[in-house]
Amino acid sequence: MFDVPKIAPMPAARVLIDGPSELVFDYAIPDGLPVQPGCRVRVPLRNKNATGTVLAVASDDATADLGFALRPLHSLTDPEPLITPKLLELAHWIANYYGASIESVIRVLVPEAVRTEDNSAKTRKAVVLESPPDEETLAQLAKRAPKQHTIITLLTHAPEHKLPLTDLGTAAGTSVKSLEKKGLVKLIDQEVRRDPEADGTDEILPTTDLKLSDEQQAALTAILASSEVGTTAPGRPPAEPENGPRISESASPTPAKGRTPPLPTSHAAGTPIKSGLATAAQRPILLHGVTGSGKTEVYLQAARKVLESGRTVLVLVPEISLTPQTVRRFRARFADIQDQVAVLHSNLSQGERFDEWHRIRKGKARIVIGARSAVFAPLPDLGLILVDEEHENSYKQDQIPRYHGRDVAVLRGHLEGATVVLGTATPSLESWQNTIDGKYQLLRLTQRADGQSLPLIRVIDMRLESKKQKSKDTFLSERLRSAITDRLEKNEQTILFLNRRGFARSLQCPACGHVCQCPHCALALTYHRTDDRLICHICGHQAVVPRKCPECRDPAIVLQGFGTQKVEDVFRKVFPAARIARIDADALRKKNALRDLLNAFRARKIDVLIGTQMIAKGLHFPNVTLVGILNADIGLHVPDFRAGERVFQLLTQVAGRAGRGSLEGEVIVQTFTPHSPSIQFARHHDFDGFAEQELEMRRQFYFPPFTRCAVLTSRSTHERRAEFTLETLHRRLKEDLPPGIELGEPLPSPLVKAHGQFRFQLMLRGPKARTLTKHVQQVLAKTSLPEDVTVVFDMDALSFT
Ligand SMILES: Nc1ncnc2c1ncn2[C@@H]1O[C@H](COP(=O)(O)OP(=O)(O)OP(=O)(O)O)[C@@H](O)[C@H]1O
Ligand SMILES: [Zn+2]
Repeated sequence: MFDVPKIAPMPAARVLIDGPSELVFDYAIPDGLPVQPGCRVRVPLRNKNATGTVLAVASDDATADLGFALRPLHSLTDPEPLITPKLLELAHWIANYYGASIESVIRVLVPEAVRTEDNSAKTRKAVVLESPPDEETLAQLAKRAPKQHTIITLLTHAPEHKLPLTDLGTAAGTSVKSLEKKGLVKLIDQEVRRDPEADGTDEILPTTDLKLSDEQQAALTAILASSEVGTTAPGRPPAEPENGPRISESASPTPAKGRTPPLPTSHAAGTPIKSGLATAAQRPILLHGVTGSGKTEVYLQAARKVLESGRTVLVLVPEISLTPQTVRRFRARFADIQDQVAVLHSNLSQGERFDEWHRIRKGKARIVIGARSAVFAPLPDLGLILVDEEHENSYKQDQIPRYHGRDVAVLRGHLEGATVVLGTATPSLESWQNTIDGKYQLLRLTQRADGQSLPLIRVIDMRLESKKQKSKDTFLSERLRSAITDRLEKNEQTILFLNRRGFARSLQCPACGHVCQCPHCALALTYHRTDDRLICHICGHQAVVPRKCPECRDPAIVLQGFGTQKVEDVFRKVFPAARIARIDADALRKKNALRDLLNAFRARKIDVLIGTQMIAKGLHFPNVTLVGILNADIGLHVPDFRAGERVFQLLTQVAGRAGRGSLEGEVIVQTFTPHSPSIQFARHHDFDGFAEQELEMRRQFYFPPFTRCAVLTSRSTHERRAEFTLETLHRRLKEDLPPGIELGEPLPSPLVKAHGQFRFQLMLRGPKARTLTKHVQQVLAKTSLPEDVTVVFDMDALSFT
């Protein structure tokens, strides 16, 4: 036995070092320094200094038997923890649940702008024109240093001949230096108030509370009753959402990597979460309100009440740029406290982000509106979290950490004692099943707020239409054509919706609508051009491509698909006098293009708006009386068990854009499969009916919400290596597979090659997310991957491409 040297015990901190390499080290805490989990610290690292975040703190006796002395950390960069204990606990939970490193989670939790010390300066570099150069110098610059010439030109036209350095582009630094040497410009530190909204948002007229309908009032009362509980009974038993995050196990910090020995840590947040039955008032709330039922009005009034009670409010929207109207309505309603409203969006500069973040943390901004990552906004005294359009896929982050914003919101609400309201006209089946199981409380708005009825939905059978028009790729039925003509005559507006989900193609017969499906999985088979085969992306079942339709023997069985551009061209020919505009990703490259287009549409300068998924969201145009859905089928036959759910959601949401004013709305749905349940239930505005039959299918085929589902993907520019890696992982996952887990076969992804990389994937299913994640993490930890292969694990995957 060795003699362990005696060392005076000292409290220690486990520190995650800033930077790309995820280093975690333990440091001793110097006497009296108030270091807590979540604090930012300066530490010695080899011969240098570094900054980092304290993940956990251990008491003196924890270091007593280490056998060596830890280096002490230097100092605190901030007197208070930047991350509250609750948020740190949330971070650990996310890391464990989604199988991500704690560093990757901290990175989204505390944005880079906040971690970088430079941004803390309330000044920023600005460039001023010192002496305007003479003609000759200018001409020389133009020839020899075009960049410098541009800068001079910009400054000449700028107010006070001054511009922030950042406005000159990222590479401007050296050019400015040369100009400074020549004595032409000067760099100064400029005091600035960075107001992210300062640039050109339209004027917003303040609004006041509307008188609520009985249903709205009942919903508001229930929400407020729930948040009341939050304020008076902090120690209440927690809710336990499932099929969202399961929060019965306490989050434990991930072990430190590298040379650090295990260190017993006091748990970040103190109290471990225990499971317990929730009472009605504490459960997350699902607000199911039909389109136009006035959910937003309920959010607004609930938010006001919670703010008045002294607590803060977080509003999550699927995507800021696609939900401009929701944001506008919040701004308008809270116009009196405009300086307490923070809108977080991806266009914020680093400096703006830094300012907003600290405004929020200090309690100056008390209502925060933002997309997914705003779920981490450091609001103190959080009272209410509103998740608008909770069914939207964009809440799932498609990069590490692959968290779901809605599920994290539910967990955060639980940790902070805040009421969580998930609002939607088309609940995700996960949330819906939670209301059936009594885990979420269900509130309903069944009527449109303006007293209008839901629009009439007509389904057009395109099989008959293509016979009538003797064309295989027709996408304008006679019915839709005459309806549009009618609207043009009456000076009413039309939205045409093109469903373009899924590049993966299914085989569909234009004569009978038959779609080739997997006999084992109830999913459309995907056509693989490379080997001319149909493949099931769940079980691997393969079939030859039929030369005739297996159903009706028609040889015309074809691959479907057409784009918005082509549709626009055709419509311009058919309706030469109409003012037509197109909204899709291509058309929106330019900054503010979406806003300008929507404004023009609102001002009735556009008759027909053609678009993709984008126009399905939250838009409200009173003069739109016709909505056409050109190809309701396409999303239906992608290799994804949620395909039917997505189509139902899309049809319902798109249809919801019609007839929102005093005029009645009509919806025309063109489809090759008019009898598919998604289309029929959407047509009858029957969410309950849809959910019932869809849940039955999910139960039968063992899909979420009755199981957890994860996808493991390997990618490489080298096809064989990607495939081989996944096969190896598959083999290892199969060895001592925990009971209850179903391991799918390794297969080429539906999107076989993307960004030059070949992709292979396998699906895992099981009753518990944690068990799944842990098993995969363990296998990954002991498998050394080839350098040119990337492996991605996606828990609760929403995308199977
Ligand atoms: N109590 C009310 N009295 C009168 N009008 C109302 C009331 N509540 C809402 N409205 C109006 O009804 C319209 C639809 O409401 P809102 O947009 O809030 O519905 P929503 O449920 O959020 O719709 P969607 O989910 O389709 O976006 C809006 O113009 C809103 O101003
Ligand atoms: Zn199958």
